[in-house]
Amino acid sequence: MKDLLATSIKYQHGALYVLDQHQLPHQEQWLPCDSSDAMIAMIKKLQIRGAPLIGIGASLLLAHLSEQGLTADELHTQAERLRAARPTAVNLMNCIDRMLATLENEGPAGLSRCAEQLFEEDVDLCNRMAGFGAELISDGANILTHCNTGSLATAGVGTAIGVINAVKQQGKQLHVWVDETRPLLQGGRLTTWEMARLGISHTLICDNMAASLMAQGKVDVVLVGSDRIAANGDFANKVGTYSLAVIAHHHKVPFYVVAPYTTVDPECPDGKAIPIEQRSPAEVQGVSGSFGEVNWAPDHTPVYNPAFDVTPAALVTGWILDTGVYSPEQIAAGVLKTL
Ligand SMILES: CSC[C@H]1O[C@H](OP(=O)(O)O)[C@H](O)[C@@H]1O
Repeated sequence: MKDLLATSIKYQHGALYVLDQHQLPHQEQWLPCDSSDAMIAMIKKLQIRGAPLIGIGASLLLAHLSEQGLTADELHTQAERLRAARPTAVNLMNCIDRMLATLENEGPAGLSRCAEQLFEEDVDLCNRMAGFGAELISDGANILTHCNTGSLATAGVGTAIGVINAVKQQGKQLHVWVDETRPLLQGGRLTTWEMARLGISHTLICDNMAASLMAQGKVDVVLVGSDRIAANGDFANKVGTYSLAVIAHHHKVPFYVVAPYTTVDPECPDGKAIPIEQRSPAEVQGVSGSFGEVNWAPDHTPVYNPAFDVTPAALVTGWILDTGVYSPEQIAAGVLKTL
């Protein structure tokens, strides 16, 4: 497989490396990844994260194993294990299914090219979403975003953050309100890191501050990513997205979801059918990262920790995909089944 270099993953001189996002922003540490066990552990610990990126990471690892000489049966077994690493982001299943189809049709020798295509396709998809989305954003816009959806979640510039970067590239003035995104602080740790690298004006807020910002008229538009979009336009995204959508609807703030077609699941009829990952209580009882670990809740405090929630299509102003921007009417007419 040829060298493939991105912000948060790289395949170089025949070896795969993952930028450890658990250590960001204070430490930039590349981790070698040469086995399914290692990739699965990294995905579960969100050392590699983001719907598109986990699909690409798993595919690159599988291609690497094919170049290590695993048999078709051995590769099939590892593919199924990788496919089950996290349940919500459908990009993981879509990517692995494309790799499995290639394995079936071309044997192990076809996997490297398929993984390269998935990587390069995602870079292109990000650019397309960015172009369509930036056209919607006016000069001087105050944008609010949730979680992290940039080059730490994709092989390219990102989904919602890709749009934000394109707005800046077009020379428009903008400011970004960054939800810290409890419990794992993807916004506070990762989006702030990306905004600084991109030179984009931003302000970090706690998630519970978004409502009063909108009440003050300080948010012009909300842009979020997604982990799975159902056929009716309902979508799963980082927990806290649904409450943002409700608040935006109440305050008549436009609310857009930005995602590539690899995040669309036409076999999933609606949001109720999207599997939601439940995560460890420790993530809510305290916090951990490159700064160490602290627990503020009493030991054994019961916790509810869904990694995602579902936003109904009725609360969405538009779906910014790599093929264009879709209205609620187009979504209701079933366009997602035709992509
Ligand atoms: C473009 S990434 C989409 C999605 O992935 C993130 O989840 P996680 O950090 O748990 O991997 C978040 O929901 C992003 O919006």
